[in-house]
Amino acid sequence: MNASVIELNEVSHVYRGPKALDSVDLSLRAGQVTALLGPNGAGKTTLIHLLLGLLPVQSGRIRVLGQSPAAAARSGQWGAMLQSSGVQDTLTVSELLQLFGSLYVDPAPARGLIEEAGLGGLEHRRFAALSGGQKQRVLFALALVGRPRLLILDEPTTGLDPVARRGMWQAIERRRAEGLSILLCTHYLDEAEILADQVVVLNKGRILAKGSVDDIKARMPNAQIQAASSLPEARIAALPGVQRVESTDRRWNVLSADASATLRAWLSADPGLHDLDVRSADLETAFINLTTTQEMAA
Ligand SMILES: Nc1ncnc2c1ncn2[C@@H]1O[C@H](COP(=O)(O)OP(=O)(O)OP(=O)(O)O)[C@@H](O)[C@H]1O
Repeated sequence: MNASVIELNEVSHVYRGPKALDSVDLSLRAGQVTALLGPNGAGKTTLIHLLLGLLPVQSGRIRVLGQSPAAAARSGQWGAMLQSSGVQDTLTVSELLQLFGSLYVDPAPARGLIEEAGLGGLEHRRFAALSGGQKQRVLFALALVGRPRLLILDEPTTGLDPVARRGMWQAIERRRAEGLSILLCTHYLDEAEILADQVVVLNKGRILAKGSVDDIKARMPNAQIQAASSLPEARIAALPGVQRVESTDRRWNVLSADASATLRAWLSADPGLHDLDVRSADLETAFINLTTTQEMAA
């Protein structure tokens, strides 16, 4: 059950100039949702294209479902929803499902997929005449036609309205509950926080952090403290646990790895501290802190 469905060892990739991927080691466990997060240009698409055999492996080793990417692609055991679809857009939703289904020995029934992807009533609409969000849902259904063991989703909810987005999340959760392994590439941190068993943060071709959402948060500031204080920035930055200080309109915004220690020291240095607000840092805050800290160190 916990076997790896994807293994990368020391994988690097260069187009021109700096490495798009730099010594990436990664293991994705079966039956889990792994979220791949990273800012623009982090290397997420490059990594996905390597997994799917769309780019040649230049250095390092990649196994997808225990095989080379090319062999895994031939076996038809994964389904992928990519950002650029390349589907024949003069065909209707039903025709596309039929066409993709014809590539597999035992395709999933189109009716169930239409229902799962919320495409009821659109079966006879040409792909070109669908809205952006409806197209996304068709691509999701097409990725599932071959009853894949591994599903790769590249920004699946981009362009979806909030209701459709929640529908997609539910579909992903149902599929995971059935044992499907899912690699979810997303810019939406709330999506990773809700869906992912494992989170991998990529930046400038390198893995910055990996672990459960809780692991990532535990390594990151545990609290965001806002308060009005007469202390100068340098004094606040030097308080115990403080990782980052920003000034907002009237208050300081502080990320801390140890909120109690920060607050005790801050109050004793400035008994006049007021307008206090302490909240736990969410994944988005942790992520911004991680990626910008690395940029500052670079
Ligand atoms: N075909 C290409 N030729 C040259 N450089 C490329 C090519 N594709 C990607 N790159 C570069 O490789 C790096 C990683 O790009 P990649 O598309 O993998 O990032 P990404 O994380 O998917 O970004 P985004 O979130 O914007 O889609 C970037 O610096 C990008 O400019």
